[in-house]
Amino acid sequence: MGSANGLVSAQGKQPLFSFGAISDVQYADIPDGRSFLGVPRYYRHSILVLQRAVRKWNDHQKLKFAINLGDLVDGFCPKDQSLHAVKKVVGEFENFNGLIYHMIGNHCLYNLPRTELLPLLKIPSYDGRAFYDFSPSPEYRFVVLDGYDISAIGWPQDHPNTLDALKFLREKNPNSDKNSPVGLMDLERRFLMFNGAVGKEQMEWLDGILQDATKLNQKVVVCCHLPLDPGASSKEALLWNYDEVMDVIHRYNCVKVCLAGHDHKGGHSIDSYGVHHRVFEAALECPPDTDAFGYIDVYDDRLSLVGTDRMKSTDMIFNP
Ligand SMILES: Nc1ccn([C@@H]2O[C@H](COP(=O)(O)O)[C@@H](O)[C@H]2O)c(=O)n1
Ligand SMILES: O=P(O)(O)OC[C@H](O)CO
Repeated sequence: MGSANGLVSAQGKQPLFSFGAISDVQYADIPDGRSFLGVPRYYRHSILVLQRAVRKWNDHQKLKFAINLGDLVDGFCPKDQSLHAVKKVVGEFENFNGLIYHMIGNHCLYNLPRTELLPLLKIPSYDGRAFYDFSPSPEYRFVVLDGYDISAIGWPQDHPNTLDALKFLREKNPNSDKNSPVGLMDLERRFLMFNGAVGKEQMEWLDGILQDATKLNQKVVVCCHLPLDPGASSKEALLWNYDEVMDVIHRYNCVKVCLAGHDHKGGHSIDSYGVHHRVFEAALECPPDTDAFGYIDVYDDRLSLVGTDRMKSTDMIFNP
């Protein structure tokens, strides 16, 4: 486990670096509600969770950056308030004394098109795509995937990615409400409109990054709003082609941890190749005066998540 200030681990080693983490703030200036399954959602309180996270990250003083696993505003935000709400949440993140890396979630895309969203989130983009990588230290590479690359939400209606996604959903989900998993069996329950897929070009890009990281002897952390392992997530929350992405990842030995959001209850698994999957507990579902955020101490042999309150601390020790 990391120490209270993240400086020295139980093994007496200093982390290479540390970073803050939060997911699914899903802020909206609307009364509390519930998910489809009846789980309470606190749309106004979630921004207070974010404010407390930023305060704690700043107090820590040694965090190199912070990462937002997506869904910074909620789909129920009245559409005439979307821009204001996104700017308000981005503004709270920007009170952090360091770099923030955002990724997009389905709820962000319910509010704003990619053309407006990506510049606000400072996501480096070509052609509206929202995948990128960065290297906070020579030993590590972070890969941020765009899980809504092929998606029925967020692209213009006549965009080839929208058309591909709608065709895919017609083939995989016979329900008239494409967000309904009724009748879908087992892992097929992920074929829902609120999910998406990594497209061919992004897959090739990922392969190239992992080749390069292997050459440079870098360990890789893959981040995606949508979870990539059924052991860590509800079936309904998985990336449509999580299996294809994991096939690419498993061809290399450099990916040690995959981080995700979307499945609000959170989860942790270690897959059959020893890759850790940590899905973060949602800020949105924190009852008043409770929290869900954390920071991660990064070592050469592990990532140690030091969670606050509902975000469980997790030691992710790598396979040799
Ligand atoms: N088991 C489920 C989960 C969701 N839906 C549909 O998705 C919509 C969004 O779900 P939330 O959890 O964000 O409320 C919901 O309105 C349902 O249409 C579902 O059918 N079955
Ligand atoms: O964040 P939402 O509203 O898209 O909910 C996602 C579900 O929790 C996935 O099971």
